[in-house]
Order: sequence, then structure tokens, then C-alpha cells
Amino acid sequence: MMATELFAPHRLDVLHHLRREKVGELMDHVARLASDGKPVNVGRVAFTTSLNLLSRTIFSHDLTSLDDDNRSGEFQEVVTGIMETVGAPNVSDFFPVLAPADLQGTRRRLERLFSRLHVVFDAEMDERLRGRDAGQPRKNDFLDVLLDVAAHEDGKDLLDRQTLRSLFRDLFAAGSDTSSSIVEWAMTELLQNPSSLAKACNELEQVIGPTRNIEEADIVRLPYMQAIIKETFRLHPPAPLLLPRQPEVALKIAGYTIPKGSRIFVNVWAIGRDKDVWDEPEKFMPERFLLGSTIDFRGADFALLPFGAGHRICPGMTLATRMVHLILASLLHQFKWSLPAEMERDGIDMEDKFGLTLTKVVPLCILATLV
Ligand code: HEM
Repeated sequence: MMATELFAPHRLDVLHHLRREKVGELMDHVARLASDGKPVNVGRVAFTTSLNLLSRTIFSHDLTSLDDDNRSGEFQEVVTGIMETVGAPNVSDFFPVLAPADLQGTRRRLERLFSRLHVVFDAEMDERLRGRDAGQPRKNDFLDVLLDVAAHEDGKDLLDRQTLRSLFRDLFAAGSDTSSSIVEWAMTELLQNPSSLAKACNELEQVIGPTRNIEEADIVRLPYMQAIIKETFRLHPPAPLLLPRQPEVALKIAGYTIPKGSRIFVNVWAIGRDKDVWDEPEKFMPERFLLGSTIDFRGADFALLPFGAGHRICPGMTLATRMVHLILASLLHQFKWSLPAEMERDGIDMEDKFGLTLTKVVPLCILATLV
């Protein structure tokens, strides 16, 4: 259902006006901050834009607004809290017998975080069901599709309230924090690497020009921008260990025996920094993806796997890549960016925080000026 109703290319094409609208709102918001001389929290505004884009597709309206920093901050806190808690090493994974004791309080913390999101999702579902009873017109969004299935006799058990809550939770958690983190890291690397920033801006000037806004269809004509995103995925993969795997039977792969039930993590963060795979791996160098390189991040090249690969590759990959290219390219096309004085003096903090997703410890707050 996710593949046909939410992420299929024809469905994404139909909804491209939503993404254009959300990115337009983001540009207006940044323009207001720029004229007030206030810094832009790049990760926060990209998070709010990604979150609202998802909520428009699923519930037909925004869950928060760029101007309501408190509510956006609360959502971001819950989502990053979930990712950190799920991704933290847990003693129960190594000694399953201890799991019921929940020694680190992981289960209790997750339950608290989940329940904050469930309140929001329950309100959406209840309001829609009340609207249906009152004969209101359909919205034909993802929620309508799911409620249709749930209303059928054979769908009742398949999509009960708890399953719907988990589905929405997975979509919002998997889709918002990951996309905003890549925009924030790309901007961070560009401000650290002025020659790459200049090349990106030149490309935008030549391909798009000064008078019109960027459209998704332009992305194929922006090879340097695409190389920047790939290079950011290599150095800062939003899901550094992908999702854990657990084989149901013992396996032998490349001479290694993997016992049944063992937890397997694929460390794409380490693959991205492996000097046997990459020249000067610590260096931000988008050029490595130009000049005849065919390396892509869609799962065929094991050197670059930010979305996983194969059967369980991220179902939101196409949406995510359209979104992050459009957001980053628009931010660079419409504004000039600079560091606040103290960051100029002390340098940008590059520390990252390891959870299920990799986030920046100190948010990137920088100054925009209209081009
Ligand atoms: C830059 C952005 C994103 C990155 C790097 C990313 C990465 C990943 C990765 C690595 C996985 C696990 C794949 C595996 O099992 O090996 C995953 C799963 C998933 N992603 Fe994404 N993702 C991104 C954006 C999105 C978006 C926008 C959505 C849509 C809302 C989404 C929805 C999902 C879902 C639902 C799963 C779970 C699939 C399953 O259970 O098999 N992701 N993602």
C-alpha cells in the first residue's frame, strides 16, 4: 500500500505542487528572517518543511508551522528522542533474559515519546471519522485510503488503531529527521568548503538563472548539486547503521557464519570513510562523483548505501531525494549565506550524535541575505 499510494513515482508526480508550495513557504520564512537580521536554524526549518510535507500527503494539512518554533521544536525533540533511544546500545540486546527488567529504562522512555505522537495521530483519525459520519467530502489522502481498508470487515484486524498509529509513527520518524539532517550537513560542509559553495552557486546561476525558482525537473541538470548530496550521504549518512537485521536461520555469507537470531548492523558510516574504498575519505570533495564516476546511492553500489539496498531498501528514497535536492538548491539559489561573528571566530562545530539517525550536536544557525 505504501508503494502504490504514497511513494509510487506517478503519485509523487501528482503531488509535486505540494512540495513546491512547502519549499515556497520555506523561502518566504527565510526571507523574513534575513530582512530581520535573525539567524536561520537550518536543521529546524528543513525538519518543519519535511514534516509538513509528509503530513499534507497523509492528513491533508500541516502539523506545525515554520512560524511556530515551539511546536516544531517539540516535534523535532520527540522524533530525535525516538531515534536516539532506539539507536542507543541496549544491554537487553546482548542478554535478552534481562529485557523484561528494562534496566536502562529504554522501553519506558520510548512509550512516553510514542504516546506524545499517538495523541496527535488519534486526533487526526477521530476528526476524520467524525467528518465521514457527518457526510463531509473525501480528501483522498493516505488517511482516507487507510480508513477505507480498515472499514472493511477483512481489514479490521489488518489495520486496527494500534497498527495505524505505528504506521504513522514510522513514516514521520523515518521521513522527517533523516531528510532534514542531510540538508543541515550539506550546508555545514559547504560553509566549511567555500570553493564547493561557489561552484554550486555558479551552476545554479548558469542553469536556472536569476529570475525563476527551481523546479524538481531541474535537478537532472544540476550535476554538481547531485554530487554534493552524494558526498554528504557518504560522510554523514542519516541512518549510519541502517536498520538492524536478524536472520531466521543460520547463514553463511562470504565464508562467515551468521548464527540464527543474531543482530546484524551494516555500518555505512564506516564504509563511507574507508580509505580502501575512497581517496582522502575525510575530505569533502563532491568532484569524486563527477568525471565519469557512476557511483549512485540507489542500492546498486555497495560503497554508498545511505538508503540500504535490495528488498528492504528505504521506500521513501525517491521522495527524500527529490525533497533534499529541492530544499538545498533553493536555499542556495535565493540566498547568500554567512556565519555569525562568533562562529566565524571559533569555527563550525562538526560533532555528530550517534543514534538510529546521525544528527548534529550543535544546530547550524547561520545568516541569510537575499541574493
Ligand atoms: C535522506 C532521507 C532518508 C534516508 C537516508 C533514509 C534511510 C533509510 C534506511 C537506511 C532505511 C532502512 C533500510 C534497511 O532496512 O536497510 C529506511 C527505512 C525506511 N524509510 Fe527511509 N530514509 C530517508 C527518508 C525517508 C522518507 C522521506 C520516508 C517517507 C516517509 C522514509 C520512510 C521509510 C520507511 C517507512 C522505512 C521502513 C521500511 C521497512 O520497514 O522496511 N524514509 N530509510
